[in-house]
Amino acid sequence: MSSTPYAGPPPLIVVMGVSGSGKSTVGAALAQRLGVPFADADDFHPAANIAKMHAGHPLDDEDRYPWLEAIGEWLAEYDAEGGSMSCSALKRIYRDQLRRHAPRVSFVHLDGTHEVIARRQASRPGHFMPASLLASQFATLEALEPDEHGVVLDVDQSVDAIVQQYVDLIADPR
Ligand SMILES: Nc1ncnc2c1ncn2[C@@H]1O[C@H](COP(=O)(O)OP(=O)(O)OP(=O)(O)O)[C@@H](O)[C@H]1O
Ligand SMILES: O=C(O)[C@H](O)[C@@H](O)[C@H](O)[C@H](O)CO
Repeated sequence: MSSTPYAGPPPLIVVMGVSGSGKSTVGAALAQRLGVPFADADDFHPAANIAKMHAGHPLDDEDRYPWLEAIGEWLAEYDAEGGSMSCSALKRIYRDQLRRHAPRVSFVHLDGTHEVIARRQASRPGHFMPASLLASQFATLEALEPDEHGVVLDVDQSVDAIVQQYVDLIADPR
């Protein structure tokens, strides 16, 4: 199992989805399996964004714009080397913004029901994101469109199974 599980250039992925869908957990696990660097978009938020969410207010497009620019710059920096970034990327325009920096980026949407994700959020007390914002995350979410490069994976399975499903998909893209 020492060889890389892909042919061609190292994958450059954004693991996307609503808060609590497992982006940080799966993004890091995928980075390890693919042998590429990992970064968490939560670490790119200006302090004002964190404070706003912590106070129970959803971010708007204006709040997200500079944050997405910073994430796009990271993707551009790791374009050749490959990388795994966990970032909500909820709207098509946000993904378009990231693609302007790194056109080959591929999205891995961690998809799940409100029920499953709310349960997971409830079991990680102390996170800055209040569970009350989950409804707004779902309301903002726009699914990947057919012309967008990416895959959708069901979160209601183990992290290992999600990683394996992704590796199988890139080995045998349909
Ligand atoms: N496939 C899984 N099975 C069981 N638990 C999981 C799975 N994926 C993630 N978790 C757990 O669910 C919780 C949320 O995961 P995580 O923090 O990775 O989500 P996130 O999408 O990065 O959230 P946020 O965007 O709010 O930071 C964590 O407690 C994590 O350990
Ligand atoms: O676009 C957004 O609203 C943000 O990315 C949020 O989703 C949080 O940063 C993150 O997911 C932490 O819970």
